[in-house]
Amino acid sequence: MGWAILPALCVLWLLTGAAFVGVKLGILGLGTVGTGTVQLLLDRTERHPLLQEIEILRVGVKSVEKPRDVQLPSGTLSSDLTSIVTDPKIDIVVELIGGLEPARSLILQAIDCGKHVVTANKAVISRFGDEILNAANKAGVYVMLEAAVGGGIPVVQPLKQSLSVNRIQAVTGIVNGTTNYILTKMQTQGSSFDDVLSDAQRLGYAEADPTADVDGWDAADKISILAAIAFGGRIKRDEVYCEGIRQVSQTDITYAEKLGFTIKLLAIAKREESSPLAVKVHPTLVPIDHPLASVSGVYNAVLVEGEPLGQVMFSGPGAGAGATSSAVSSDILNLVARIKSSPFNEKANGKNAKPQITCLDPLLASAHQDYCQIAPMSELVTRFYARFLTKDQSGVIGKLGTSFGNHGVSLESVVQTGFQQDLAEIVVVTHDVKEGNFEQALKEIRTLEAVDSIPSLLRVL
Ligand SMILES: NC(=O)C1=CN([C@@H]2O[C@H](COP(=O)(O)OP(=O)(O)OC[C@H]3O[C@@H](n4cnc5c(N)ncnc54)[C@H](OP(=O)(O)O)[C@@H]3O)[C@@H](O)[C@H]2O)C=CC1
Ligand SMILES: N[C@@H](CC=O)C(=O)O
Ligand code: NA
Repeated sequence: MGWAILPALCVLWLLTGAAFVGVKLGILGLGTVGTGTVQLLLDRTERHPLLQEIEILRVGVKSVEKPRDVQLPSGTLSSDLTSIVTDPKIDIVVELIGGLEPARSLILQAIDCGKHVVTANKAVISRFGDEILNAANKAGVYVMLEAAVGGGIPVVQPLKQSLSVNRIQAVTGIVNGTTNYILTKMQTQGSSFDDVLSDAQRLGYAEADPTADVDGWDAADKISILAAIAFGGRIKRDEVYCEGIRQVSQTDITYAEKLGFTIKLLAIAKREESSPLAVKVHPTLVPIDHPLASVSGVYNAVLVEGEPLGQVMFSGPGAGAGATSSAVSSDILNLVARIKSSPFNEKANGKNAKPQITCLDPLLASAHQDYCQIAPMSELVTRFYARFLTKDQSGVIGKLGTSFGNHGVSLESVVQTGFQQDLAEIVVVTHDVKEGNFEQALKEIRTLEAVDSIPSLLRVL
């Protein structure tokens, strides 16, 4: 069996004559994910035996006095995070504090001190990935980030390794657990947005500032990271189009259902032949028979389309302590395995001797340097769902049709079922249309005397 190789490795280490004393971790953050990770690493029964090689040496927090759900030896906790990332005894820094600063500076300091880094922080990687990954390559260390996308779902490593020979055409994902949880509860239980958001916060799914979830920024961070890996070029985060779920109403959910769709916050990275990449996040009407339509609650899913493989979908819990700590710990274990199978640093001796990774594995490190060109939204082609409130007059539908027709927008369906006070409600689904043309048609429609307002505009997959 797989474990049989371990005694052989131990013999190898003994033969080198050096006394290896395990891999030492400095963990930054003991909140939802930090606590889950410490609990998992300490509860080793029936898990991989390499866990026994790990020692949690120090843990950095904001408040040392705060009561904790894990017991650690006294002196382990510290609020001096700089002293952790520069501690010569520490081999791997696990960054689980979140946010941009001090996370960015601490990661860079750790790399500068020759430490490998594991992080769950998509915000910092999507914005400062260039700086961080270049520094890591220069220092000969790894930055592992499986937990940063899709929580517990293995998706970063599979894209980097198992799917690396494929030409990727599209990556389409539900990558934010909080918003998928909110949309699912609104859909299945008719719950209110605010109540469900509090639930998601209580369950540890939401970011410290849940605006990042609700307004789509977290999903945009994640699709930037996935697109960079899938399409082999870095992504400028501020070029990613991002729309959240605040405008999704119970009315739209009901109309979508009647039309055979469910509403999901999708993160999409797609290349049409040799044109620039589309990278975007927006609420989307997904046909009920599409594989992503049935992904509900805190579950995430990432659908990858490539050549020659075709479609493959990864799905599982996308947030929460258990799922995320599984991804963080598997990155740690991956590094432990690599450290332990590396030759000892010949310059060190005695009890300070440590195995040293001498050459980075190109399937694990980030090799690409160039930026992907991102297509402007106005050039992209999609279907739209639009809900209009109009005066209850004859011929309104005809006027809408004419304005759409004037700009080359053809309609797949038009329904008028309801009224809001004395205004008629008309819902339109278009065929594929260039976003720029659709915008022009809307501009004309807004000038129509019969049109009161356009309460919602959503894209359709
Ligand atoms: N929650 C989830 O489901 C998932 C989270 N992530 C990512 O994991 C990371 C951590 O998230 P989560 O565990 O939910 O966050 P929490 O807010 O629960 O925990 C943050 C921890 O970091 C510590 N911390 C924060 N800022 C500082 C600082 N300036 N100095 C020292 N310590 C600090 C806090 O200390 P103290 O305890 O003293 O306040 C706390 O222990 C984030 O990057 C998040 O995006 C990724 C996937 C899923
Ligand atoms: N807030 C995030 C946590 C995981 O990345 C989410 O809800 O998905
Ligand atoms: Na993951």
